[in-house]
Parts: sequence; C-alpha cells; structure tokens
Amino acid sequence: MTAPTTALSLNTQNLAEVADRGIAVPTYDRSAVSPGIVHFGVGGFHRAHMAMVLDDLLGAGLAADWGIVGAGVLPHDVAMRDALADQDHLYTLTLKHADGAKERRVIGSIIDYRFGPDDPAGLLNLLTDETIRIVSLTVTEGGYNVNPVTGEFITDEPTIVADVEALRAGELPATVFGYVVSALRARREAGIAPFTVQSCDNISENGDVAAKMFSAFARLVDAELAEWIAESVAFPNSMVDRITPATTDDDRADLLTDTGVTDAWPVVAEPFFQWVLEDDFTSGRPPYEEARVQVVDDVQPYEHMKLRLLNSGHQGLAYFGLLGGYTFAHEAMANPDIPVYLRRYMDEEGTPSLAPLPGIDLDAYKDSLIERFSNPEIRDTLARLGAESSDRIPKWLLPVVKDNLASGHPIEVAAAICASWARYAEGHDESGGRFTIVDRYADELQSVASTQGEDPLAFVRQEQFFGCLAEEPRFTEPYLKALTSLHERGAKETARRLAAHEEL
Ligand SMILES: NC(=O)c1ccc[n+]([C@@H]2O[C@H](COP(=O)([O-])OP(=O)(O)OC[C@H]3O[C@@H](n4cnc5c(N)ncnc54)[C@H](O)[C@@H]3O)[C@@H](O)[C@H]2O)c1
Ligand SMILES: O=P(O)(O)OC[C@@H](O)[C@@H](O)[C@H](O)[C@H](O)CO
Repeated sequence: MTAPTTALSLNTQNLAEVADRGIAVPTYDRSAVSPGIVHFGVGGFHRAHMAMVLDDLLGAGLAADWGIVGAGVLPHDVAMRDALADQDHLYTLTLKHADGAKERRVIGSIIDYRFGPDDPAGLLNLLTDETIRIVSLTVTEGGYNVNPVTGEFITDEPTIVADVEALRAGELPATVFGYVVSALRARREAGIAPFTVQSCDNISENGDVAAKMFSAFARLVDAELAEWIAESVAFPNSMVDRITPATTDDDRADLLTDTGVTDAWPVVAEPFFQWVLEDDFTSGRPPYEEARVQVVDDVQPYEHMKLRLLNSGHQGLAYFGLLGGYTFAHEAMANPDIPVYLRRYMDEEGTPSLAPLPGIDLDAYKDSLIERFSNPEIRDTLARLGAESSDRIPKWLLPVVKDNLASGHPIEVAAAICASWARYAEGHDESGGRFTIVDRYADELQSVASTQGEDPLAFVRQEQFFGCLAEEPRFTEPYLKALTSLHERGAKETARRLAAHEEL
C-alpha cells in the first residue's frame, strides 16, 4: 500500500492508484455495463445499499445489463449531479465497525446521473427505452405524497397539480410521479413492456403504497391508463436496512487523511446490511439473491419487524436524546436508562404488535438493534433521526399504538415517545437552547406545541397525524403523564422512570 502523500482524485483513470492506497475498486469493465435501472433519490442510503448490491453482482460477473442511472428532480440534487459527474460516477463506501475498523471500497454500479430539470425530455426518453426494466426509488417517506390519516393520495399538492396539467397537455413532467407515469404511458403506446417500480423506502408495504399512489396520480391524468398501470406494473414490497448517516465534512477529511483519496461525496454506513424483497417483477430483475438479498414471497412480517422495532426505536431515541442534550445516537445510548427503556418499548409494545416470525430470533434481533444504535463510529445524529417526524411517527409508531389498543397490549412507552415528539416540537431544549425543527409541517407543529401549556392535548388533537387518539383515554392518560413529566422532570429523569417501570 502506497503512503498517502499526495491527494488523489477519485476517477476511472486513477482507480489502480486508489487500489494501491488500500481501497477495494471495481474489477469489472465498467464500460461494458449498460443501463437497466433508473433510480430516483440518489442519496446516502441508495449508495450504501442497492448500488452496493449491484456492484457486488457486477464484481461476480453478473448483471452487466443492470447498470444504474441515477435521477434527481429536486433543486438540491444538482449537488449530487456535480459530485458524481466529476468522478465518473464513482464514490467510496466506508463501513465503520464499532471497534474502529473500517472497510473501504469504490462502488462502480452507478454509470450515469440525470438531473431532470437539465433535460426533462432526455430523462423521459431514457425511462421510455426498453432497456430500462426497473425504476427504483428512495425518495423518502414524504415523497409518496400520502395523507397520513386517510392513506389516500394528496391531490392538491402544487407540484402534483402542475404535473397532472402537464401530462394532460402532453407537456414534460417535473416530479417523480410525472416522469414515471409519462414514461409508462409512452411505453404502453409504443408497445414496450412496462418497467417494475421498486420502492426502497421505509414505508410499511412500500410497494403497495407506491402502487396506490402512482395509480392515483395516473387516474388524475387518464382513468384508463391508471387501470392499465394497476394491472400491468409490478410494485414489489421490500424491507431495507442499513443505518446510513448523512455525509459530513469529517467523513471527507477522514478518507483523505487515511488514504489520500479525495471523494466529493463519500458514503459512510454501518456494516449491517439487510434487504428482504418480494419476488414480483414485470420485466425481469438482476439475480439479487446472489448478493445477500433475501428474495421472498411475503415481505410484510419483516417490514413490520423493522419499522416497529428499529425505526420506531429510533423515534424513541431521537426526541428523548435531543431533549436530554445529546447530539449523536451513540451518546444518548451511553445513558444507562435509554437503552433499557428502548428495550422495554421493543419487548412490551413493539413485539406483541408483530405477526409470528418463524425462523427469526427476535431477542437476538433486538439485542443487535441496541448494539447498532450504540456504534460510536457511525456518528448518526439525533437530528437526522428526529427530522420529518410527521412522516415517521404516523407510519411507524402509531400503527403499534392502534394495534395494541385493539389487542389490549401496553402502549405506555409509545405514548411517552409521542409526548417527547410534542415536547420537542416546542422548539427549545431543557436549557433554553433552540432546536431547528426539520419537518414540512414545522410551523404548524411548533405553533400547536406552543399552546400545550394551556391545552396539554393540543398536539394529539392534530387529526391529520394522530387520527382520533385524542379521544382515547387509554392513550391520553399515559401521554399526559409523560408530557407533564418531560416538562417538570426533564427527559433524563423521565427516561429513568420509564426504564425502571416507575410511575410517571
Ligand atoms: N439513511 C438510512 O439509514 C436509511 C435506511 C433505510 C432506508 N432508508 C430510506 O431511504 C430514504 C432516503 O434516505 P437517505 O439517507 O438516502 O436520504 P438523503 O437525504 O441522502 O437522500 C434522499 C434523496 O431523496 C430525494 N427526494 C426527497 N424527496 C423527494 C421527492 N419528493 N421527490 C423526489 N426525490 C425526493 C432527495 O432529493 C435525495 O436525492 C429514507 O427516507 C428511507 O425511506 C434510509
Ligand atoms: O431514513 P428515514 O427517514 O426513513 O428514518 C430515519 C432512520 O430511522 C432510518 O434512516 C434508519 O437509519 C434506517 O431505516 C436503518 O435501516
């Protein structure tokens, strides 16, 4: 291994030298990889997860016709376009183990990137081309445009209204919905088989939700087209898992210090990887199972396990941690009470809401979650976990509350987590410092939270998030006790009492 004396840019030409500096590089001929997948939402997670799987397959001499073309439609996606373009769409993935060990590799499966606004017709033509057989998505929970209480498509969102008009007028789209539905319409007219729409977002029944939302969008354009989409396009469900924090300047600096390689947008993630995928594809798929993907007939039990234990657990960690003055997930996990009350939530509330999971050792799974949250090398911020709560709590935690209310199982900790969100939404911590609430409903949430001194149930009366839970005493009683305790005793003491099963 060459000592990293000079800075070396990551690009195709420098790959041999990058390898000399201790980073594994693609051994396959990237120029022979042709596009088969368009991925919307190329952020940290896609690059740590699905793109790595394709890179593994390419490295094994498979899937050469399943190269990924990234696509972005939001203004800030220019940053990813430029970062990737300058390095031939290569990037480094660093897996950080809890003991400090780092596994580094260069991923080569993304072969191009299209920023929609640069050339909407070009992106649409690509999506219409028969070589594209999968359109995959990590556009976040909010990207599916679902009303959290009714579960229906939000039809009056301005970008959606504009795209519906554009498609009706035969003009070019701007949103993911517009691109996918325009392309499917064009393929249908040209007699080209539709692609599969493969969601990789953290949403329960993500494929079914995508099917419903894309069909609802199409219905606004053309009812017959919507029917054809519902009948002809596969939307497989999946459970995806790998904690991938947002990239920081420290990550770029670490890579440079350790190896001398510069990467404009490296990805850092935990070593754990899981992808459980429903085998339902319209026009073929890569041999995913050759790269650790569990291809199954029914994903739902795995999805529920992950969303209700891991992601809801993250919600339990985020607001208590931020209110308690912590910045990183592992710092909050080092408070002895926090892992204990999180485990109480997982054992007493999350677990009874799950269907049987034959062959899965749930205790080992929950132990591993506590370990993964505690990994000090990942430096996952509580701010990331606590962002866009209005898209997360209703989709991950409230289904546990509703199922347990129906079955008579406990909901005390889940109610306390809801109260911690309400307390956090007040926008200040316990020493008077300010939080920046990152949520598309931030103003509304903060304004309602500011009234809960006089009206402690104000936050849960927001039916668009909580449905009718404000009318349910079995929920409001523990919720009010937790909210009062958070105000009067603070997050750390409230966590201690929850951990110790003491009265709040
Ligand atoms: N980060 C993780 O640990 C992790 C793990 C499992 C699953 N996921 C899933 O992946 C999603 C993305 O996570 P990430 O860490 O890559 O985030 P990120 O912020 O790095 O990337 C998100 C991408 O989605 C795009 N996007 C957001 N809203 C959109 C919209 N309305 N239309 C089109 N594009 C949109 C953004 O422009 C960006 O390219 C999560 O919301 C989650 O559902 C993430
Ligand atoms: O990325 P989000 O918005 O779905 O949720 C935040 C975290 O809970 C999530 O990213 C987890 O880290 C991830 O789901 C682990 O696989």
